[in-house]
Amino acid sequence: MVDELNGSPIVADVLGDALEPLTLFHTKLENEGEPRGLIGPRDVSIIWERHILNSAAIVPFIKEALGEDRLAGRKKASVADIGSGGGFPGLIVASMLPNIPVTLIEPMERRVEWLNECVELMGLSNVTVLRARAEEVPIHPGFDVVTCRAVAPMTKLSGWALPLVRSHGRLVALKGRSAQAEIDKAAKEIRKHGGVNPRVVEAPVAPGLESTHVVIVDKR
Ligand SMILES: C[S@@+](CC[C@H](N)C(=O)[O-])C[C@H]1O[C@@H](n2cnc3c(N)ncnc32)[C@H](O)[C@@H]1O
Repeated sequence: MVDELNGSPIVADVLGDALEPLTLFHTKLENEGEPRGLIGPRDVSIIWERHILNSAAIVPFIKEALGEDRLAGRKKASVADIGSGGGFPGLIVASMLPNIPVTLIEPMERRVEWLNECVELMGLSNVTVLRARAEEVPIHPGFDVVTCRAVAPMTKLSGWALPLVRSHGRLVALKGRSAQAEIDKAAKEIRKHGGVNPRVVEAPVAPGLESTHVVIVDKR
């Protein structure tokens, strides 16, 4: 099956300079993703939209959270992606922000192997792959931004992700339609782990494609 967005100018527009490494990633995912249990059989023809562009929608929110000085390298910056799995959104974030160190936190050995293969293939020099559960990762000094997609509901995620965010940093999570209900349900856990002002923001994916939702939580 061929991806309907192969060669599309929409993809090139959204990804900019990251198109080249992400095309290598796309091809690897197309060939190996299903047999290696990283994507479902019906996903093979929608890898660009469902996985890569969907992940890219989180990048403007990461940039906003990092701010000018960190993006320009005048201040040290760090991003972590929890439960990266096949590389979403972590590998897309790392490709689109090549000057920002990105740590991918993933406990499953098979997926860690996959992530390391992808990092090498894509020539990314800003990525560290850490085989660990998020709740086992040493907390200090904390990351400026922690991202995740499809890892756990906010009630659980708050306790895994917020401790890893430095004071005044931000959790940015790609979520489905249930985003508002999830943060309402997790109000107590979010507060307990130092989260403030949880909110849902609509995140455009690309012109003509359905937008997605991002949950943002600031750290006290
Ligand atoms: C449904 S997959 C999602 C993968 C990827 N984020 C995506 O959106 O395609 C959930 C991932 O979270 C990982 N995971 C589960 N528990 C975790 C934990 N406590 N800390 C970090 N990752 C975890 C799993 O191994 C798996 O790779």
